[in-house]
Amino acid sequence: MVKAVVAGAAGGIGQPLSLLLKQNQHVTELALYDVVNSPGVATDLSHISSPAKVTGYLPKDNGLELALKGADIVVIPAGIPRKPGMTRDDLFKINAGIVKGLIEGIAKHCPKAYILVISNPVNSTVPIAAEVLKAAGVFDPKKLFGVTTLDVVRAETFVAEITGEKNPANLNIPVIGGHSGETIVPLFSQAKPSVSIPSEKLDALVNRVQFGGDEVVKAKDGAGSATLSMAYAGYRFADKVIRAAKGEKGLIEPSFVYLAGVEGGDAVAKATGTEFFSVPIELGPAGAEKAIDVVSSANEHEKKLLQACYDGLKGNISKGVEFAQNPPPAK
Ligand SMILES: NC(=O)c1ccc[n+]([C@@H]2O[C@H](COP(=O)([O-])OP(=O)(O)OC[C@H]3O[C@@H](n4cnc5c(N)ncnc54)[C@H](O)[C@@H]3O)[C@@H](O)[C@H]2O)c1
Ligand SMILES: O=C(O)C[C@H](O)C(=O)O
Repeated sequence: MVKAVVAGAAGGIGQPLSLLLKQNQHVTELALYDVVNSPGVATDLSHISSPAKVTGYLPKDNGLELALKGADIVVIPAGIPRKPGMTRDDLFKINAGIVKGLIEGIAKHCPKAYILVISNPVNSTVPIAAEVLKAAGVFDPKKLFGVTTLDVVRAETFVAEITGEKNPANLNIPVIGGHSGETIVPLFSQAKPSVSIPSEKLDALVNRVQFGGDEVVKAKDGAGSATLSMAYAGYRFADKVIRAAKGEKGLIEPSFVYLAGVEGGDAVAKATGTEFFSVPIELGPAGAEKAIDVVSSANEHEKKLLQACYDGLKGNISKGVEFAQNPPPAK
């Protein structure tokens, strides 16, 4: 029995992500929450002949509480997306408050659920979530994940275009750090199976992984950012969390976590000097069972990229913590 909740379920990511969760054979209940249109999306999905019972909720009539009660996993793609010319940090003003409100609901109604934060800027929204959970006395760092899987998916795809690998998903490439621009650091030297990137193509490849989001924002020309590839990536991560909860072993995926609360995280925090960081995480029934230190074995080129990552990331993290600890007065 698994109850999954999507918060922001009527959106560009929320709808295809909910569709993917609806076809997951482990999911027995799927609750869709949004400030608009979620009952319609739920009714539509409810006609699909898979096990999950689908329900849709709006904020009225205690909708958030009803959606969250009894949840095992909550995936959050709620919030506004970028338009051309915007950075992810430009979304902070609106999305920080949205994520804070949803996490307050989770702290109250399903504090033991795995929480997967997709809403940008992930580098700040995850620290906000941690602070809200801490203030409510229910923070379990093993269960809070910033979803950075899209960066991994992009790295697999873009590397395969260069190496000729027929199925990009066969590649395993750690992409670590945060989820914006230079805070995204692909470690091609640690790809499995190993990959050979011609040196004249390396800088452009790194840049494409770091700024892949901009490629989509530009192509969508004002109509938003990545939604379908994000739904795929968010589902890939959620499915692994669910399978690990069911006892499947050997499931590893990078995710942005609070290092001090995860086994192995202290070594990573010592190397990075940051409280939160995305590294490959071994998943298990408790959630993030182990953080794998791939930072120490980065090569010289990757170490330079990591330096730029740390600088950007620290500012993003403290911005989130500050917002959660001293929220601006409600208008
Ligand atoms: N982590 C990543 O890799 C990644 C990738 C792509 C997009 N994103 C982010 O995901 C977010 C959503 O993107 P999108 O394209 O789906 O946007 P969208 O505008 O299409 O959908 C967002 C949905 O959130 C809903 N919403 C707003 N406030 C809410 C609240 N308080 N409670 C519940 N729902 C609420 C909206 O009604 C809307 O349906 C953006 O912040 C975007 O930047 C993250
Ligand atoms: O680029 C964005 O704003 C959305 C997302 O973070 C992405 O990487 O595609």
